[in-house]
Amino acid sequence: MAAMATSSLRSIPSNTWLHKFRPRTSIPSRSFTTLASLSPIENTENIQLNVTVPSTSNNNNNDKSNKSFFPKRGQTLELVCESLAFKGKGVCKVADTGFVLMCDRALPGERFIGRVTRKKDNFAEVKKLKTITPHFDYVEAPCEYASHCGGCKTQNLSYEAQLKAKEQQVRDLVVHVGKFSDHEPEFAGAMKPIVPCDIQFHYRNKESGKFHILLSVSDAFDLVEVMGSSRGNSLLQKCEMEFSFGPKGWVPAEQLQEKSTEGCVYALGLHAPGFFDKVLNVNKCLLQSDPANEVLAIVQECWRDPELGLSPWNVYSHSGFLKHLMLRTGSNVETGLPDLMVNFVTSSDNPEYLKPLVEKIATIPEAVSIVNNVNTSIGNTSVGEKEYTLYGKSTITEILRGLTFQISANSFFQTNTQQAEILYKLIEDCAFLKGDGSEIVLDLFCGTGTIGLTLAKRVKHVYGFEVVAQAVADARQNATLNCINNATFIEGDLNKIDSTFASNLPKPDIVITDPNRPGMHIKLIKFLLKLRASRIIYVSCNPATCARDLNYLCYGVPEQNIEGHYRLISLQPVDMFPHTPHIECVCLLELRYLWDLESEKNTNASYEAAVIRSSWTSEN
Ligand SMILES: C[S@@+](CC[C@H](N)C(=O)[O-])C[C@H]1O[C@@H](n2cnc3c(N)ncnc32)[C@H](O)[C@@H]1O
Repeated sequence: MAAMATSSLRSIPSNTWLHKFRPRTSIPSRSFTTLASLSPIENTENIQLNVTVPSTSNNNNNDKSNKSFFPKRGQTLELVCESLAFKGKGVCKVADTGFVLMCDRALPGERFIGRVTRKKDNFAEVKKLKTITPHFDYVEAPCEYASHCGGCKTQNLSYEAQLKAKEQQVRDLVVHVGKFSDHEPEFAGAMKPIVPCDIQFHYRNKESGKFHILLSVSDAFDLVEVMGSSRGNSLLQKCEMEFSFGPKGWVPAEQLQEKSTEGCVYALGLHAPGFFDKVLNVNKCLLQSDPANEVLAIVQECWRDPELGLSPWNVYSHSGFLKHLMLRTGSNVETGLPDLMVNFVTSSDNPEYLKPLVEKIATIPEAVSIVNNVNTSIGNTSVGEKEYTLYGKSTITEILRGLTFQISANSFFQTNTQQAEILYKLIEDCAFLKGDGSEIVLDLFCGTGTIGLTLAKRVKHVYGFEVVAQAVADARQNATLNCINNATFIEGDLNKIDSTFASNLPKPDIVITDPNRPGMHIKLIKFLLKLRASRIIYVSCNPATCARDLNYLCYGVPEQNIEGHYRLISLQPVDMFPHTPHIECVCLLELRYLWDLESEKNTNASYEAAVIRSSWTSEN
């Protein structure tokens, strides 16, 4: 793949949904009440004495004496959450002005007291201080970290309510970012109900944690999950949580009052959202497999032992040895039982320091691979420049749609294998293969080749593109492992393509594109619009960038005089990650030209057929 000068990826505004709620400053506010002073309150017990109660769409504040209400930074407010926005933040609105307040961990229907932490022109961010009355669909969270860890932000929301919220978020994004009209029957037909996840805990096959130094106790910031993210290297991103590193640990405010944190010097666990240096120590995660939790427990039990001489990475001083612990669960090909890979990411090349930990972990029968990635950079990347196999194999296997896949520590693999079966079935349905072995498939962002290989036996040839060299090597190995010889995997950066990209390949009939969160680079969009493959299947773990790219593919890029050529036939959200804000989508786009021909022949037959074949039914 030829390299071109890179231009940065286009970004979408972080608050694209906001125009729906843009404040109408000219309209005077009907009502709000200032109950007391606006000074920040540190003691949450005294909150009632100091709150402002703006009139929100859901409360009945009938005081008509006040002017338009726009909160100030530091102000303490009583609010009612209306809905969940993308990324899981609760949305509260001031009724008359439409001014939006976003609050992490506020759930629909919840009445709470929050403090304004950030104020922008048309919205403010609020930190929840105290719940007054819980939300409509409250359930007890089974996880002890649920109220602090940012990973499972919605454990307190019933699963049905989580699904409803996610479905609505996708619809809103496709309408507001993608500019599809929800009044058009065509769009209404394309939007599918979300596919639920039958297993709502222990579904993750990969978790990662961080080693952190807990230096001081900070004030109460919500947490974001570091587990599940292999990243640092954004090219590897999938639907895993983003995380950062820091030497500053974090203890929730309530625990600060309850118990002394003395002696809790180091932390291995979860990061505070937006803070790379605050970490919540975690001993168990309900999203990962039992063997993975056993490993976590073993590591937690002994890694602080001074005799081992292990130290956590300090992002400020760039010192310390242990950076990440990554746990990935696959399936044993013979028994189908869990196979576990344990990956220690360290800052220096001293694998012998890990020997005592390795000996203990190796006692767990499922731990079939223990590796050490050495990453000497000062950044947070978990991909090593060097990799050592400390015990067992260097890869684990996973079984997906009847094929066996070999996965190395640094290759992307679907995090929830059970749900990936369903996702891949949907992709296969959208591909609508003729089955005569005549079609060419282009598998962009192919990772270890999984999607392309599951289709390979029914097509003429699969061409996969992927930037991570190890993933490409795994993809080739996976083709061999499954006796597939009509798949070619090519290493290259799809953000840096030029006009020669893929020019030596036959024209594909079907393009599958499965980018990571930033979506597709404009160069790739332009390539696809020029290529005009009959069908594009867009698999996305970020509905916001997906909506943007769908807009380009369907309506073009007017500012660059580029026409769109596709029609959105179906958009199927899939819940791969219950309790987290993540949403996966499978979108089917058909070349408009083909559509029009079909329409002429048989009015809406093509459309209806496509909609039927791509929609999820329980028989699937
Ligand atoms: C969401 S994963 C999809 C992987 C694969 N399709 C699957 O289902 O297992 C995205 C993949 O894109 C790769 N990737 C990210 N940025 C890339 C780029 N600029 N060029 C090529 N591949 C990239 C990542 O390494 C990762 O394997």
